[in-house]
This record gives sequence, C-alpha cells and structure tokens, in this order.
Amino acid sequence: MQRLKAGLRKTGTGITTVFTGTRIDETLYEELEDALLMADTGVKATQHLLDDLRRRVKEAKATEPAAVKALLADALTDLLAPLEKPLVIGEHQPTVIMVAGVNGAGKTTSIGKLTRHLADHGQSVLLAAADTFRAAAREQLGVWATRNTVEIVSQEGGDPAAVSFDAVTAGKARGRDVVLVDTAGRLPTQLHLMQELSKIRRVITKADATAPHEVLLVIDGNTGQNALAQVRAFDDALSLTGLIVTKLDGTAKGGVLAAIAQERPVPVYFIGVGEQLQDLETFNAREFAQALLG
Ligand SMILES: Nc1nc2c(ncn2[C@@H]2O[C@H](COP(=O)(O)OP(=O)(O)OP(=O)(O)O)[C@@H](O)[C@H]2O)c(=O)[nH]1
Repeated sequence: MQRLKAGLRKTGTGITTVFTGTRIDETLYEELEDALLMADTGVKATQHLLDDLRRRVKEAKATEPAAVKALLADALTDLLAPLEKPLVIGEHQPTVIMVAGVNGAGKTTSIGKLTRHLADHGQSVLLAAADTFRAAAREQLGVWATRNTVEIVSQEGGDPAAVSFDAVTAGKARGRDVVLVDTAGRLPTQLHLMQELSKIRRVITKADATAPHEVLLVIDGNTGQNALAQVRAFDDALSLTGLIVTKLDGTAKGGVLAAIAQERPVPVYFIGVGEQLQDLETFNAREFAQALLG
C-alpha cells in the first residue's frame, strides 16, 4: 500500500491540489476535469466521475472541498470495483495461463513475479518460453526460473505454438499446478504476429481441451491511453480474461485504470509496483483509489 501510494503520487498530486481551495464551485469541477484528463483517465471516465461526483456532493450536502475529495474516492472505488477479481488456481490441473503484451510492457518481469507469487502459495509452476525469437528473452525467463526454482520448457528458434503445446503436455504429465506461457512482445498493428498469438491459443487448446484457462495481457501503466488501445486490440484478438498493469510506481498516468473500467472492463488481477520479485500486488479498487487520492 505504501509503495502504491508513493508510486501514484505523481498522478495523485495533480488531482488532490484541486481540493486545496475553500469553495466548491464550477472552477473546482473544471480543474478536476483537467486534472483527471491529464492523468489519462480519458474523456468518458472523466465525464462519468464528474457526473457521479456532483450527484454525491448534492446528496451528502457537502460544503468543504476536502469532503468532495472523499466523495471522489468513493466514486472512483465504485468505478474500479468491476476490475477487482482474484486469479483462481486449482479448478484445472494444470491451470494454463497465456501471457501477451507489447514489447517492453513488463511481461517477462511480471511472469517472474507471478511465478514467485504462485510458488509462495504452494503452487508448482512450469514456464513455457514461447518467445522463441529472442535468445535474450529465453535467457531472461531462464534467470527467473532459476530464481524461482521452477522448470522451464524452451526451444531455440522453435515454433512458439509448438513450445506451448509441449509445455502444456509436460505440465499435464508432471502434474504441475500452473503452466505459464510467455509470448514474444508484439504490437496490435503487426497482424501476422497477432495471428500467431491466436494460433498459440488454438494449439494450447489442442494439448488441453479446457485450456487456456486464463489469457492475460500485460500493459505498461505509464503508457496511459495507449494502454487502453492495447486492451481493446488484444481483447478482440484473444478474448482476454485478465490484465497485469505494470510500472504503477512513479507514473503520472494512473488514471488509465478508470478509463479501462469505463470502456473495456477486463479484470486487473495484479499491478506491478517495482522491478523486484516482490513488487506485485493484487488489485483492490478501494486501496487504489485511496492510494491515488491520498
Ligand atoms: N518500475 C518498474 N519497472 C518494471 C515493472 N515491470 C517491469 N519493469 C521493467 O520494465 C522493463 C521491461 O520489462 P520486461 O519484463 O523485459 O518486458 P517484456 O514485456 O517482457 O519485454 P519484451 O520481452 O521485449 O516483450 C524492465 O527494465 C523491467 O525491469 C514495474 O512494475 N515497475
């Protein structure tokens, strides 16, 4: 919570200074609108929050800007609440989790953190290095695997769908709890690479008819509105089940979660708040709103 609070300070300060005045007037709402837009909350979510806030202020008969800030925290919590959902492991063995994202979003780091989180909860993990293009990516995942004492299935220059198939088959045979499939970073505009992702998904289903059980997109919270565009594109191509939002430490664009909640509410399973293994937190709407608004 402290790390999240510190991380969201840049986003939060712009919004909270709006409430330092003494009067609740149109200027306050206008400044708040600007601050929310600056924080990448997006036009729709900003409008929704302002309308909701005006209603709450009227109902509560609030007279102090400080009270309005508390009401905004409530409005934001309600908006973000649909994004709150725990990642459930154990309904299938293994639970197959496919992870996608654009280059540099923090996919491999998040997989390392997630592996550690799962291992801490007593789950055995098998990693599939389906990023067969970049030797460095395989090596990086290998480092995480060693650090987490988990197994890894990788294949130099192989077909990513084939590696995924092998990993799911091995996970089944070895009775692992979770198979995590890391895919190469790609842009939604690279159509052939998006098709390749769909192929990986299909081939995973061939190895296990019920899989993948989770299809996660890792997005960089620092990219603001662009992250929302990524959610839309990857969701259209892959039917996402969840998100991991990274780099929420030190961002000025934390409002993007509100935009996602408003426009494409894919659950946020985890948030990344640093580069270390332990810097992964489950997403909680109230905590996030409070961390943001101080
Ligand atoms: N501050 C901070 N940095 C992060 C976080 N998550 C990842 N990073 C950093 O972001 C950079 C990119 O992370 P990677 O995990 O390599 O990204 P990737 O999506 O796997 O990249 P590709 O393999 O190119 O697709 C690294 O320097 C990470 O340390 C986070 O939550 N906070």
